[in-house]
Amino acid sequence: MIKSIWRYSHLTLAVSSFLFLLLAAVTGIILSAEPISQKNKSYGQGNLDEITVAQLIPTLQAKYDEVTSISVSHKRFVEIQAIDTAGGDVKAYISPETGKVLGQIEQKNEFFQWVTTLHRSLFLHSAGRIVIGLTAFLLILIAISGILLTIQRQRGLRRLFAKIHKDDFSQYYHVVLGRILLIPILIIAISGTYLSLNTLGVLKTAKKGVEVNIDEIKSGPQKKIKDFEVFQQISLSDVEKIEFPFSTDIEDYYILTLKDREIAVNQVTGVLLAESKYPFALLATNLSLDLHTGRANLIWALVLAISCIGILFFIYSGFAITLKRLSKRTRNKFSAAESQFIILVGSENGSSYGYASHVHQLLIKAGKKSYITTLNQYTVYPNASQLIIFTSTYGLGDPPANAGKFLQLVLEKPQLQPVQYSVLGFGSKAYADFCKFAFDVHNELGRQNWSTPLIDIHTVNDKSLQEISLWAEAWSQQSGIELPGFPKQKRLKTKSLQQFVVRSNTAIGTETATFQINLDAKRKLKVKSGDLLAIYPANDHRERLYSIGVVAGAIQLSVRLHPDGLGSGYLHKLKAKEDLKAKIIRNPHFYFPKQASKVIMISNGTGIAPFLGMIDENEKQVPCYLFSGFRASASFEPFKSFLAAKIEDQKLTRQHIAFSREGEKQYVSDLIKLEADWIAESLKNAAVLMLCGSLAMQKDILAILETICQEKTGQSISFYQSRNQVLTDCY
Ligand SMILES: Cc1cc2nc3c(=O)[nH]c(=O)nc-3n(C[C@H](O)[C@H](O)[C@H](O)COP(=O)(O)O)c2cc1C
Repeated sequence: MIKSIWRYSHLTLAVSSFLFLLLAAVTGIILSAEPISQKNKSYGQGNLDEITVAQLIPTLQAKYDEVTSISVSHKRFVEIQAIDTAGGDVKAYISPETGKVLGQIEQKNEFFQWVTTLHRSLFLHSAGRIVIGLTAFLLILIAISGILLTIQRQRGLRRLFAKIHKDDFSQYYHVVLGRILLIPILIIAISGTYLSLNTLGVLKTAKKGVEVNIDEIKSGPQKKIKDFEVFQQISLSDVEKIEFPFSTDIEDYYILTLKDREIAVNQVTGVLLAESKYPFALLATNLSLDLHTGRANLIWALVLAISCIGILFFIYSGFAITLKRLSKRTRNKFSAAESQFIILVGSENGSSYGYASHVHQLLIKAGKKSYITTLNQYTVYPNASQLIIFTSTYGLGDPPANAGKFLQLVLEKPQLQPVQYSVLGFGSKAYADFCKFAFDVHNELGRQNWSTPLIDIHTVNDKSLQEISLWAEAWSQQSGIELPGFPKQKRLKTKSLQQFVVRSNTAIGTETATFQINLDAKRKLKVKSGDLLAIYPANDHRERLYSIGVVAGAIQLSVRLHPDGLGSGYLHKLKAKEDLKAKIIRNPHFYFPKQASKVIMISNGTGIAPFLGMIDENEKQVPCYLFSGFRASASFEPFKSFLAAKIEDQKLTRQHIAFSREGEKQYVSDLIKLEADWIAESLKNAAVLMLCGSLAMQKDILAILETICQEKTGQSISFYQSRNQVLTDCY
C-alpha cells in the first residue's frame, strides 16, 4: 500500500513536471558546457590561495599608472580596470603574479546568454521563474520518492547499494543510475529551488555595504601597502572585487568585496575602517550558484552535465516502465459474476499480466466467458468453475503490489461452489525466495474446502517460455481447452518427434489397471529421471505427458489405465518391439537434487515412476528415503524386488509403504505424520523432499507439511518450496 502511494507520487510528480524538466535538463546540459569550454582558456594563472592582496597591489601600482578595480571571477580569472603608463584604458585579464595582461575580457557568449534566460525564466519573466522554481521543487520530491522506492525495492537502506538483478533494461538502469545520480540531482534541485526563491525576491540577500565614519579616519602613521596587516591576511582566492581609492584624499579608501563580507581599509595607514558581513541568505545564494552552475569547479560542472543527461534518461525509462505496466491492462468483455474462468494476476511490472492477458484473450476467442483482474480484487465469483492465477514474487518472497491482500481475501470470501485452480508462479532464481508467493497462493488455495487443483503449481524462472509452455500443455490437457500460440514465439514444436521402440510392457498388479512400459530411444537421447514423455496418441494436437524414470538405461513409464483414456489406452496396447513416436520434455525442476543432505521421496500410485529411475541412478549413495502409497500390496509387488535390491546396493536407505485398502489401511500422508519430527529436522538440515503422484495426495501432504514446518521449524512450507527443498510433480 505504502509502496503504491510512493510509486503514484513519483509518477504523478514526474508526469506533472516532465515538459519543464525536459527543458531544464536540455538547457542545463548546454549551460554546463560553458564553464567547461572556458576553462580551456589559460587566463587562470597563478595560485590565488598563495597570493595576498598585500602582494598584488604594489605589483599593479608599479605596472599601471592608475588602477580603478580588480575583480576575481568564479573561474578564478583576475580582471583589471586601469590606465597604463601610456595613458590608455586597460580592461583585461592579468597575471596576478606579474600584472601582465593575458587577454581582453570577453562578453558572455550571446547563445549561452539566451540559453541561460530560457533556463531561468523561459523568457516569461516572473511567471517563468515561478514555473522553473516549481519544477526544481518537484524534482526534489521526485528524487526523494525515487529513493524511498529504491530502498523498498532493495529491502532496506543497508542494502541500497546491493547488487541488482538485471531484469528489464529500463527498470534496471532507472534504479542503477538513480542510486548513482541521486545526490547530484538532489543538489541541482535544492540549489535551483533556492535560486528561484532568490530571483523571485523571497529571500533577503541585499548587502548592507560598509559604513565608514569619515571623522574617525586617521592620516598616520603611514605604512607601505605591502605592510598592511589586513591585506597580508587576505588571499586573492577570498576576493571578489577590490575598488581602489578614487584619489589620494584620506577620505577615499579601499573597498574589498570578499566572499563573506565587505571591508573598507584606510589607504594610508592600512587600518580596517569598517566591516559588513553578508546575510546568511546571500552566502547560501552564492553557494547555490556554485553548486547549480558548476562555475567554480570543472569536475563539478561535468557531474552536473552527466546528471542532466541522467534526468533525460530517467524521463525516458520512467515512461517506458509506466507504458509497459499500462499496456498490459485488459478490458473485460464479461462481468466477474457471469464468468466461468477467472484469471487473477499478481504483477508488479506487467510481464505476468501480459501473459495472463494473452490467456484471457485466447479463452474469449475459444468462446469462453473469461474475466481478468488483479489478485487484490479477488471476490466471490458465482459462476466460476476455474481460477487461473499468474503471479510474480517480490522482496523477501513477498507478493507484488497488487496481490498483497489476496491471502486474507481468500479466507474472507470462500467460493460457494466447487472451483478448480491452477497457479503459475513467475520469479527468478537469482533471488533466495524463488516464486515463494506463488507457493503461498497455491498452498492457501489447497487448504480451502471449495477448491481443488486442476494441475500442479508451475514456476517460471526469468520468463522462460519453455516453462510457460509446460504450464500451458498441462493446463490444456486437464481442461480440454487449447491455448493456440501461447506463449507467443517459441512454442514447443510438436512436430519434431523422436523414435522409440518398446522394450517391454507389463500390467502391474491384479486388481488395478496399472502397468509399466519400458522404451528404448532409437537414437541416443538426453533423458533424465524426472523428465516427461509427450505422446500424441491420435496423431493430432492432443498431447499426453508421462513422468519418466530411467531404469537400467530404459525409459520407464508407470501408467494407470483409465476407462476410455486416450493416452493410457494407447500405451496399454503397445507390444514389445513396437515403434512409438514421442518427445522428451526436459523437466529440470524435478531432477534428483545435486546437493542435498538426504532426499525424501513421496509418491502414490504411478507417481513412483521417476523415483525408481532416480534411485537406480543414485551412484553417489545419497541417503534416500521412499514413502509410497498404493491401494493394495499387489500394486506394490512389481517394485518389491527392485527396491529390495536397491536397499542392498545402498542406493535406497529406507522405504515406507502404505496400503489404503489392506491391513492398517493407511495413506502415504499417514506415514508422513508419523515421521513429523524427523521430516522437520531433515528440512532444517538441507534435505530435499520430492512429491510425485496425484494432486489430491499433494494437497494432503502439503497441508501436513505446513503444520509440521510451522510447529517445528517456525517457517511456512513455502519457505522450503521457494528454496527448492520441496519439489512437486503431480497431476
Ligand atoms: C526488486 C525485485 C525483487 C524480486 N524478488 C524476487 C523474489 O524474491 N523471488 C522471485 O522468485 N523473483 C523475484 N523477482 C523477479 C520477478 O518476480 C520476476 O522478474 C517476474 O517475472 C516479474 O513479473 P512482473 O513483471 O509481472 O512483476 C524480483 C524482481 C525484482 C525486480
